[in-house]
Amino acid sequence: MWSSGAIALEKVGHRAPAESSNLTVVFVSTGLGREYALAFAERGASVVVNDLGGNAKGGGKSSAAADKVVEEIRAKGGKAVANYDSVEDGEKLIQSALKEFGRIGECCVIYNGFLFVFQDLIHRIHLRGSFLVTRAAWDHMKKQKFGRIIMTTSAAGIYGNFGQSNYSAAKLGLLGLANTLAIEGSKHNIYCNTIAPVAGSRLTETVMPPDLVASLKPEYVAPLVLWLCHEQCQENGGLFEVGAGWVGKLRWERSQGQIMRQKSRPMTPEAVRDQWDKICDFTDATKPTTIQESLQASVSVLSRVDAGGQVEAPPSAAAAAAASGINPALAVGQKLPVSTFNFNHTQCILYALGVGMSTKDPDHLRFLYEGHPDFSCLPTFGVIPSQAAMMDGGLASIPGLNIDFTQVLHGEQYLEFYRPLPTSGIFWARLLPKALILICYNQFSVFVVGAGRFGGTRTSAKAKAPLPPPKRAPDAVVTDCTTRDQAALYRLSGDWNPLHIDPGFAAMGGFKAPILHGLCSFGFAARHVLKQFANNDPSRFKAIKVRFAKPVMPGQSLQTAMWKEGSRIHIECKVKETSDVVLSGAYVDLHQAAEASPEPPSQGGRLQSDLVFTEIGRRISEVGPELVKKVNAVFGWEITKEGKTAAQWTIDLKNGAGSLQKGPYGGKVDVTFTVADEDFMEVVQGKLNPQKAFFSGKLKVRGNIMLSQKLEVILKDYAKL
Ligand SMILES: CCCCCCC[C@@H](O)CC(=O)SCCNC(=O)CCNC(=O)[C@H](O)C(C)(C)COP(=O)(O)OP(=O)(O)OC[C@H]1O[C@@H](n2cnc3c(N)ncnc32)[C@H](O)[C@@H]1OP(=O)(O)O
Repeated sequence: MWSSGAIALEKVGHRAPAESSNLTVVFVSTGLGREYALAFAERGASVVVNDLGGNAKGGGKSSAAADKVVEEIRAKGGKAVANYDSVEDGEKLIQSALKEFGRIGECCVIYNGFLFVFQDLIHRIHLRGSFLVTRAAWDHMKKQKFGRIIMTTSAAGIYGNFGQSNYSAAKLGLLGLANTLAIEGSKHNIYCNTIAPVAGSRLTETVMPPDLVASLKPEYVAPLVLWLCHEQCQENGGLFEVGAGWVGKLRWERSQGQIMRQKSRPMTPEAVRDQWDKICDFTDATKPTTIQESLQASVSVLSRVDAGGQVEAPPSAAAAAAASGINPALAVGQKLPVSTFNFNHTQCILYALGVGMSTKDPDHLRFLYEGHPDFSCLPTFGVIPSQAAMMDGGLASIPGLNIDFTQVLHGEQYLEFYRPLPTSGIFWARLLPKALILICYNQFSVFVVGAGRFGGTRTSAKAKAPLPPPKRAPDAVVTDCTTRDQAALYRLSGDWNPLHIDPGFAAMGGFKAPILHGLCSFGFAARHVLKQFANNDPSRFKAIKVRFAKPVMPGQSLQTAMWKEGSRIHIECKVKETSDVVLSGAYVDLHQAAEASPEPPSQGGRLQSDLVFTEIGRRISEVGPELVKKVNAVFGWEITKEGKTAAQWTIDLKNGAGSLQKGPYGGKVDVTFTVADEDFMEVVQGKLNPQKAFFSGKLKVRGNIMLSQKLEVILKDYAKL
């Protein structure tokens, strides 16, 4: 009779013996293997008891060990057969199971399937034997859509042990084999785990004192194996130490590490030596669990080094919080480091091209040509600085957040403006507090497909909800084509995620080809609304929300349906070729035309108050009379002693037009030129000829008259002058 110990596991799902058609192949020694064989047979499994009957040194061969266990099982009414083949003949082992218990597909594996437990056999064939037997069983498992594999490694393999080099190598090799089997098997419901047991057995009795061997009983290991083989157990790819009635799980840990290479400088051994403490510092260590997570660190280093930017390892959230004055306790609530984002008209134009703007459409020129009288930045460019903050070390630096980046999909996006975007400037981006939000506010939600199972609330009350469109025909529908290279172009705005360009990476994420950035389709839909309902006036844009419902492939056509409900424009965007809804629950909130531009942009753009020019004049007069003379000569200004320009400026804030009332040639002109600070100073100091500056593109002029008359100066960052 079986002991009542069997009941517990039956309760958690093992089938009762009469219903069971498990097939268990057990490589048996008199220790652990016997224990497994008895335990599984007790629960109705059909057991192949395999043992070459070798001794601890791998010598000898006898059928006695296997026969004894088979007898024991049969005496208690269980099903077992002995097998004496080497594991190198894995196929024979499977065949003996088939012969004894019938055709696997029909009688053995219909409900539960296979179970393999590898136990010590002969050291030199640990690895190969495990591989061969698994390979022989693999297709049967796949057919049955069920399989559980347990590899047995050893502390000697995990940690090393004096005098056991060959054994250690074979044993840790098993872990590598198990890790890959776990990945390959998972979609077929074949799970593979590894255990490192400490138990008294025929093999350990020669190296452990007898009383220790006696107390480390095999029955303290078998329950773990039974649970890992259970149909309800979802553990896959795990490594466990087990013994003396205790079970613990092991995992890899990786230090934050240190980047020692800079774009223009080679990496040297001296740099490695000097940073050794940082390399080995496990503060805020991460715990990568997949090869993608491992690779992601290198990919992010490459982009950071190539960008010529920061070469330190990303600061931990806590460190960054401390450095930025945020209470480190809040960092536990996943505050991101502060990040700065510098941009000018180049980024604005690149972004506009990335979201499908084209010179084919005359309306688009104001977003594509910095010399256009109404040159503006598309409002949805507002996502770029905060996305850069998230991508560039932001997400990766959150302690304890391990993400497989092949599985990251953008879920939703909300963007709200506090003032219109300038066409150049510096953004400081970080998560809340709200008081810091001066220009715009972004809310991202990201899906990590297949991560799940961490419980907790499914959403946050702070998340802006998607809103369904009204149930009536749309007021407008715009169809627009993305190009085959849309993602290749869009990524230049800063989302370097390989998912959008690298076929191999996309395949790891389960896609047939690289997919379009969610924020690219978002940009398409937003500008459809901008044109249709806001006359392409970016200052009318108040907020936008979208949910990314399905991926878009570059080259597909987007069809944006729009419903106007007061100042809210509901949007639904479909892929024309498939009719799949790709943006759902989306809407744009617009300012009424009259309430647009509540205040002018503080820097850049074309709205500059005459204060700016007075300030420039003051600074120039501070430098000295020589400079004043040169400026007056070059620009036709008359800088007074007080630093005021004699030219009279009027600025029409409402229409955004600056005009010179009285210039050296008199009369009213309406021109703009833009020049970077340093180039401006070169011009006024006579070092740079304005004509040359003009033709080299350093000085950009709007208008069509002589340079000396063009005197609305827009400085990139006049505060620095
Ligand atoms: C880090 C910086 C910024 C982040 C940028 C990220 C980096 C970028 O480079 C990555 C990208 O741009 S990826 C491209 C854009 N995104 C996509 O293509 C995703 C498209 N969406 C999908 O495939 C599915 O909706 C999918 C797979 C997301 C979900 O589909 P299903 O699993 O089938 O879900 P379903 O059964 O329909 O619903 C389950 C619950 O989830 C809610 N839900 C569905 N889609 C959602 C979405 N997009 N966002 C938020 N919630 C969503 C459903 O409402 C449902 O919830 P509940 O059960 O509570 O009702």
